[in-house]
Amino acid sequence: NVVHEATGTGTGVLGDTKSLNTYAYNNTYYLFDTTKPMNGVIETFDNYGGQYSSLPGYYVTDSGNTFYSERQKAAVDAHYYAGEVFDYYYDTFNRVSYDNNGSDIRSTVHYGSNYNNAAWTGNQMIYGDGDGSTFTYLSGADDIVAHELTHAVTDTTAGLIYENQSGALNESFSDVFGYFVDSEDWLMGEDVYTPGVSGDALRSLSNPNAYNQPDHMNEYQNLPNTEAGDWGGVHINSGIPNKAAYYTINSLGISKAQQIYYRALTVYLTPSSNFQSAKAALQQSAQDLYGSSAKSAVTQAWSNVGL
Ligand SMILES: O=C(O)[C@H](CCc1ccccc1)CC1(C(=O)N[C@@H](Cc2c[nH]c3ccccc23)C(=O)O)CCCC1
Ligand SMILES: [Ca+2]
Ligand SMILES: [Zn+2]
Repeated sequence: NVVHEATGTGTGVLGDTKSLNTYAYNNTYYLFDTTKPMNGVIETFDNYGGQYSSLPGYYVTDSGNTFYSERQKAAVDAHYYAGEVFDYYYDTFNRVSYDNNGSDIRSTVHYGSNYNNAAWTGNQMIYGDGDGSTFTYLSGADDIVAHELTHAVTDTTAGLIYENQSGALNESFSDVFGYFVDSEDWLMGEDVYTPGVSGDALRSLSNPNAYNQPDHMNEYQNLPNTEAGDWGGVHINSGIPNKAAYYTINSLGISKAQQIYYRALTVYLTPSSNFQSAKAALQQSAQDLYGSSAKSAVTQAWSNVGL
């Protein structure tokens, strides 16, 4: 049984055709991408809503290397976009996988039952199907895939504690790198959110208020550090650093902003960093990389949001 790399094709969640890095073994093809450096593989699973197994579930395979079925759409995009995010971090920052050590990137689709969410579990990505009204298959949005994989980057670098201000920063960095990967709009999750409604999204970096997020410190929501309180509102208060990122990107441009954000995340931020120390980390990163004019752009961005 010859074992070797192959190139397949698939239909994504939005009906688009894309080529896939697959692996041929025993006369079938696996969503198993071995083309990346340092032997890190990108592998995609289906756990059938947990009916037959917990995580990760079963490899997604196809005997013809043609992943065109309805059920395969979520896996096609989870696999393809994981590869796209790997390439983004490698090409932009020379980072090899989320831990810069070539770790395998594992995704499971069809997680749960009509599950309107996605997550980085600490070991892998999981994607729900959505209920078809609030969401469709969540792996169909490259900004969501980038958001989840950036949680893994954050966990292996700054380690921002997932509660209160450090948690809102954790959230914001995932949204901001989601923007850097999907920079055609300022929206998060728009490709899979409310499939029956066009133009809306889960969040907006340019206008957090549009989706009930604060965009200024005077709107900071003091919520309980409980699951019901979204751990102190990490998905709510992220609107404030998200808006600061919007201002920073508008004044410096994406190519400088992404290097400043990456340097802050990997060099200066720590698990307990709060908004004030994030401003300082970004100011310092801007100064280090591009000098005082870049630093003052960061200063202005954060003062616009009340910091
Ligand atoms: O990665 C994250 O921060 C979110 C992870 C949520 C989660 C946490 C712990 C266990 C399971 C799931 C998932 C995403 C998120 O922002 N979820 C928000 C918004 C949301 C999505 N689906 C929902 C359903 C109900 C309520 C809120 C939501 C949340 O969980 O708050 C990120 C991009 C898209 C989905
Ligand atoms: Ca987007
Ligand atoms: Zn998140």
